[in-house]
Amino acid sequence: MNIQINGVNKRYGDFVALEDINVSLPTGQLTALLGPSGGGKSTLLRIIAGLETADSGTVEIAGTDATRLPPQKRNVGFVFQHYAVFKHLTVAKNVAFGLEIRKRPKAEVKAKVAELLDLVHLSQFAHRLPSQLSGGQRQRLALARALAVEPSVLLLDEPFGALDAKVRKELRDWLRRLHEDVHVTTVFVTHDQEEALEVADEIVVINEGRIEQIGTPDQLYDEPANEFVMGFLGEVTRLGAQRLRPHDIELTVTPVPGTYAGTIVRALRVGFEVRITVQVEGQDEDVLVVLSRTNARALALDVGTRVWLSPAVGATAISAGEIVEVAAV
Ligand SMILES: Nc1ncnc2c1ncn2[C@@H]1O[C@H](COP(=O)(O)OP(=O)(O)OP(=O)(O)O)[C@@H](O)[C@H]1O
Repeated sequence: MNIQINGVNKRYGDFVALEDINVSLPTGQLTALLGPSGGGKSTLLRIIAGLETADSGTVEIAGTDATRLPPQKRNVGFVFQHYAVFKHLTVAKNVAFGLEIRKRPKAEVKAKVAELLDLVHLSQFAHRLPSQLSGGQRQRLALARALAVEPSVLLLDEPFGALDAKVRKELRDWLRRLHEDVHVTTVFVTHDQEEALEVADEIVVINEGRIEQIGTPDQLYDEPANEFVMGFLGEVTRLGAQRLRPHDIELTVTPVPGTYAGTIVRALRVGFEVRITVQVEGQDEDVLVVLSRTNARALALDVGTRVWLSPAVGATAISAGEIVEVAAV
């Protein structure tokens, strides 16, 4: 079911939480609302859910004006960070709950619960209590519960927020695969750019109550609309008058005319990449260059090595406050 948000504004007293928000989310799409804390992501999600009302503007779900509909009439399922599962009910009973209050036939409930537990890989824990599950398993339970009533829209507010990095990564992959299987229109809130880039079909970048950019992960990364989006979606370092991504800097160990000469002051290996800090002559701020390990090893880079830096041709850069593409000289 598609979601259409038109001209939504929301204030809390004098504070503008959302200003003129217009977004169109096609059926079956997995969308991330991404932005810094306090930017208005959760407020927008709550307005879509019907848990909050906009001061002006409209929300359409599946072509119907839902602006004044209560949450239970919107056919949306939601999962919030501090998920509420019933502590005294088993995993299976938690998933069955929404179906039982809708008075679905017993056999249907049983089949549906089995199918959902299989989907979220919790079948072997059906008879456990939520307190006997790990944090990641509880999140998957919360998702199974939300999916049980077959919502046309699934809304997730920082669904993996409270979990450690490894579990978050597993759940991300799992959410992506689940979405490929079930294809329910999904909107999730995150302040983690990596999570958004990895999972979403489309990202809506929200900052200070306004939309900065809407696009696919590639579009936002390769063609950021402005300095804010570029900085928020990845690291940015300064080389001369340009600011660009650390992996978009070419590094040589032999002098090249017209490039920036400097000395390596730090080299840090992080997984498959090497993060190199270079003190460039005539520039106060150090430059960060990211290379693959193979590359760094081939160049025999170490602290004290003399290097020459230049922006890679075709790289996205910020020059005099404008987003530009680095041209060949
Ligand atoms: N009920 C409320 N009353 C007053 N101010 C509110 C209320 N709810 C939210 N706000 C304010 O509106 C702004 C946007 O909040 P919101 O929760 O939408 O941000 P967010 O982008 O989701 O941030 P976070 O990632 O920290 O959850 C914040 O500055 C917040 O303090």
